Amino acid sequence: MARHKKTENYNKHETRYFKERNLQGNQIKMSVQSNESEVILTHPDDSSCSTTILKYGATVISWKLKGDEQLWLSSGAKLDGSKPVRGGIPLVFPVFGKNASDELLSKLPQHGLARNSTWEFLGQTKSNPPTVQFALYPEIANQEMTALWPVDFSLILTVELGLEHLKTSIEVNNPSKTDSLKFNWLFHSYFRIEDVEGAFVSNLVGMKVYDQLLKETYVDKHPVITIHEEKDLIYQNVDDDRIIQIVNKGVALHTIKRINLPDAVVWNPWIEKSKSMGDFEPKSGYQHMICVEPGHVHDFITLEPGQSWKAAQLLDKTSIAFQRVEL
Ligand SMILES: O=P(O)(O)OC[C@H]1O[C@@H](O)[C@H](O)[C@@H](O)[C@@H]1O
Repeated sequence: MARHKKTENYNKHETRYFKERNLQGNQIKMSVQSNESEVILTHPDDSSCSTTILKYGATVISWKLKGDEQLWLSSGAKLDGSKPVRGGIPLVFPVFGKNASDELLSKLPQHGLARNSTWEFLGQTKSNPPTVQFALYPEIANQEMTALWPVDFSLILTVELGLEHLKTSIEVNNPSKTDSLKFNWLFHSYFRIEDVEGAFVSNLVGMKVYDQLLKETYVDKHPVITIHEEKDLIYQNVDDDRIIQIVNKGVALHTIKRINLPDAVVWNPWIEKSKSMGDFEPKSGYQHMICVEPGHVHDFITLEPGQSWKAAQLLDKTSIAFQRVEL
């Protein structure tokens, strides 16, 4: 039995169209299409703005603004539910990376179970900007993994497509009457860029960072982060008002805003790591992508029975912004 009320009746064997009406009541362009495996949102005021969400992992696999793809998706990504998607915006829950210390979380694979589970499509909640919701809870999550982590939880993901933004919001609820819920959350966003070596990530200067490759924590004093080798950096407790940007040739290509997400991972696998990932294609793809991943990963969030937690990632087109820093 679904725990979440669907906002529209939805027959999973049919493609269903949700139509917009203009002021005269005439039916106009459809903004949400759903089929068995994916949901596609198209902006009613500009059909060149769209996003596609795979029900497997509730993974955003495409986001187009004025027809330009914003996200990087491996050409070798599996979209058939056989493994998490390499690219787009996979969702990381309840654990970031591979946990070694927690009795239950350590049994889960790297990055948890949300990206390995097929989510329930709840329907459309707003017509403009088109907004949809997905849910995940133990009864429908990947059963091999819930057997390893027998914990009650309920997740609602909201995806909103603006004319100039994509907002992904998460609500985590602890429905248990007796047990607490301990978790990490992360939006593992893969951004598309023309040439990673010509780009930089801004506005993280002065932040404490854990370098996963060096296994060291330090304060990053670099004014910007450039990528000329493998990088795997976890910035911790980044000030709420820091707007992280991916800048290329003097233009802010991507702006990443975090709501209740204190951490940000910056990752590029570079040459050798890309070769070791079977689903990372083409192998030269590391030159055209960078992951900037807002999350809560440097420690765990704990929800007591009945409590909930909300956070969001907002991707938009803010012009270049260098923020003043007191070091
Ligand atoms: O190969 P996965 O499980 O999708 O992980 C990709 C990368 O995800 C990043 O978030 C981690 O910081 C990296 O350490 C990891 O390699």
